[in-house]
Amino acid sequence: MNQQFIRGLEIDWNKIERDSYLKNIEALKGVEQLEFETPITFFVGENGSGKSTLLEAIAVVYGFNPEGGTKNYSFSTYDSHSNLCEAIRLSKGFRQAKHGYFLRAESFYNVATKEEDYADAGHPSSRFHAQSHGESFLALAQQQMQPNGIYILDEPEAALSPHRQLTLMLEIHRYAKAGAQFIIVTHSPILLAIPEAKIWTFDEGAVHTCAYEDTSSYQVTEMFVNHREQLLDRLFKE
Ligand SMILES: Nc1ncnc2c1ncn2[C@@H]1O[C@H](COP(=O)(O)OP(=O)(O)OP(=O)(O)O)[C@@H](O)[C@H]1O
Repeated sequence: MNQQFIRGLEIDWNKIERDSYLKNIEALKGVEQLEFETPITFFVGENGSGKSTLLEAIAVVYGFNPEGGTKNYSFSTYDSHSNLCEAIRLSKGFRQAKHGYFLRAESFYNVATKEEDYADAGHPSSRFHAQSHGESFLALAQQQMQPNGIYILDEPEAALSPHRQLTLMLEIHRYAKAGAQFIIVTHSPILLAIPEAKIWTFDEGAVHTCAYEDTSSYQVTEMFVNHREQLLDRLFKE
């Protein structure tokens, strides 16, 4: 039985205007429904294939601020989220998430600033701006994760060294085992390797599941690491 907080989604494309750019995103426009059966779901695919658009819409429909944070964050520094949230219906599970966080690499700076504004004597600031980008990003992820929470993460690897990606991978795996749910957009072959995760790729013009070894994140990295000299020879000759 599907025990996830967000068990799946449906998109009613009739609710999106005919000339919306959303209808031109090749992989996305074919999505009518998706099911999230496992505690960890990954969205992968080429730049511009629609992963963040779908992730953001899921987060907004679930009640998160489009720029990220917990459900209590309500600031807005720019209004750029798409109308996809108006067409998505989430199928929610019978369990209630005790905690949640929408983490986006691209607006982390704004969220870190807001975290200082929201701090008070009872909830002192973690002063993320006083740490390096990677240190603060991992610290935030570690502070926020709890068993029975839901975490929507957009490219959480962006600021992280390979070492810290391994740390994040272990944390995600640990909390997923303890009952948390993660939906993650990533290009990281390290994070993608988390056992038992389900991977949806936005490549080849349709959103479909794929094996770890079939992701381009894995294939390009594997080719580069194992055949670096031949690859560079070929690329620089072209
Ligand atoms: N406001 C907008 N107007 C027109 N097109 C847009 C707008 N916002 C996003 N797009 C387009 O929608 C497409 C999907 O963007 P999205 O950010 O979802 O891609 P992505 O798969 O997350 O890419 P990346 O891996 O680079 O983060 C892109 O081609 C982008 O240019």
